[in-house]
Order: sequence, then structure tokens, then C-alpha cells
Amino acid sequence: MGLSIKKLYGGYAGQDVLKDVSITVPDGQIVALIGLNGAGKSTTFKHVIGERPIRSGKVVFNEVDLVENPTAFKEQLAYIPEQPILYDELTLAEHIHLMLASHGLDDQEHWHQAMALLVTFRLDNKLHWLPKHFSKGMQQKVMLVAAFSLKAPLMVIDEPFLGLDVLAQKALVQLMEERTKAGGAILLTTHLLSSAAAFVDQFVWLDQGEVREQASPAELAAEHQISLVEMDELFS
Ligand SMILES: Nc1ncnc2c1ncn2[C@@H]1O[C@H](COP(=O)(O)OP(=O)(O)OP(=O)(O)O)[C@@H](O)[C@H]1O
Repeated sequence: MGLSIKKLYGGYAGQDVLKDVSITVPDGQIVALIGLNGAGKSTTFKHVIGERPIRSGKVVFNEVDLVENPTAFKEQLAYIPEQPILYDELTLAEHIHLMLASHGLDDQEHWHQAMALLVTFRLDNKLHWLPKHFSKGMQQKVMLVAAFSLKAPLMVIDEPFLGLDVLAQKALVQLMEERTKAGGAILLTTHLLSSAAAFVDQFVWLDQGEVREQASPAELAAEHQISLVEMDELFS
């Protein structure tokens, strides 16, 4: 089980981007979508989270089909976009309360988990601040705290490390590993191939809207005769 993207075609009005994209993200695994700028990574995500209608193909998570049952599909999903989406007029605490409420989660039950995450990301003393006054990295942390508080079985994370300091990057890898150990499935995009090779279970190499390969970092490295630490050389 887990996430299954099968023969996905999609893109934008007048522009086909994705061609026959098939990707699997088994429960308990972290899968990283990689590829050069414009390869179609964010477009794939827009289809998987239901932001853009798919032209053809199937997106299914644990037997729930995105097109046939969008509400049930999205209830299982936590999505973190590349650019933080925050409300100008809400404080940090209000963002967390709102996120829990919008997913029908009991506030008291889940608040302590959110607080633990705020401590991890060193935001616990900023509960009454407006995140619009935060730095880019701090805003990204708000998105991470909100998303991880949901304990969603499927997480889709676009460029998770962008703007994060080294402590936060380390904390995020640990959180993702904890989530997958608990059975969750995580699909992310990254340009940091060598760093990701240390913790992802599989890479999916997207090239001009097509999947070139889905393989473990070790398999990909062996096939392209590079070491894991040289993974950043993959595209050259
Ligand atoms: N809103 C849009 N309307 C039309 N075309 C778009 C739109 N967004 C992206 N594209 C096109 O879709 C293709 C894939 O873009 P996409 O953003 O999915 O790439 P990406 O792999 O995420 O790139 P990056 O690594 O730069 O984030 C590109 O050719 C891009 O020009």
C-alpha cells in the first residue's frame, strides 16, 4: 500500500508537462523526487495534492482514489509547499489552532504535540508573534510544525530544506524518519542529492516530465558509477 501514481499525464492549459509518470511511495518510506529545474517535480505535486486536475492516470493512497474521493484522499494528506502560505492577521498559536481545527483534530489532544515541535524548531517563545514578521526560515518552520502536528499518514513536502538552518535540517530529517518508522509515507522534492542520499529510501529521477528511474540511492549510485557522497554529480 502507500501512494501509487499510475500513468499520470498532466500540466497546464496548452502545455503538457507530465508524460506517463508512475511513482510508488510505500508506507514507511521516504521517496525523493529529483530532477533539473523545469523537470516537472512541482507540477507532479500540484496533481497529487489535487490543486490541478489530472489529464489522465490515477493517484491512489491506501486504496483511496484522489479523483473518485478527493475529500477522503486529502484527509490523509499533509502538504508543505515550497513557499510558506501564512495568514497575515493570525499569530503563530492561532495558525496551529486553525490547522488542527480545519482537520477536525481535538485541540487539547494535539496541542502538546505541536508545542513539542515548536520547541524542536525554537519557536516556542514566539507563540503570540505574527509569522508574517518571521524570517523565511522561521516561516518554513511554522509550516513544518503545522504539518507534522497533523500526524497525516501521507506527507508531500516541496523543497523541505530551503532556508532552514543546519539544526532545523537535522531535526526535520529526524522527524521524517520517526514518521516513516510509524508507518507514514513521505514524498518530497530536493536538489540536495548527496544529503538526501543519506536518509531517503528511494529517488525518483524526473527528466522532462518523464520518470527516468526509481531506485534506491545505492542502486542509482552503483548504476552511474558514483559514490553516495558524489550524488550531486548525477545529472552531469
Ligand atoms: N503555472 C504554470 N503555467 C504554465 N506552465 C508552467 C506553470 N508552472 C510550471 N510550468 C511549466 O511546467 C514545467 C515544469 O515546471 P515545474 O515547476 O513542475 O518544474 P520543477 O521540476 O518543479 O522545477 P524547479 O526545480 O525549478 O522547481 C516547466 O516547463 C514550467 O515552465
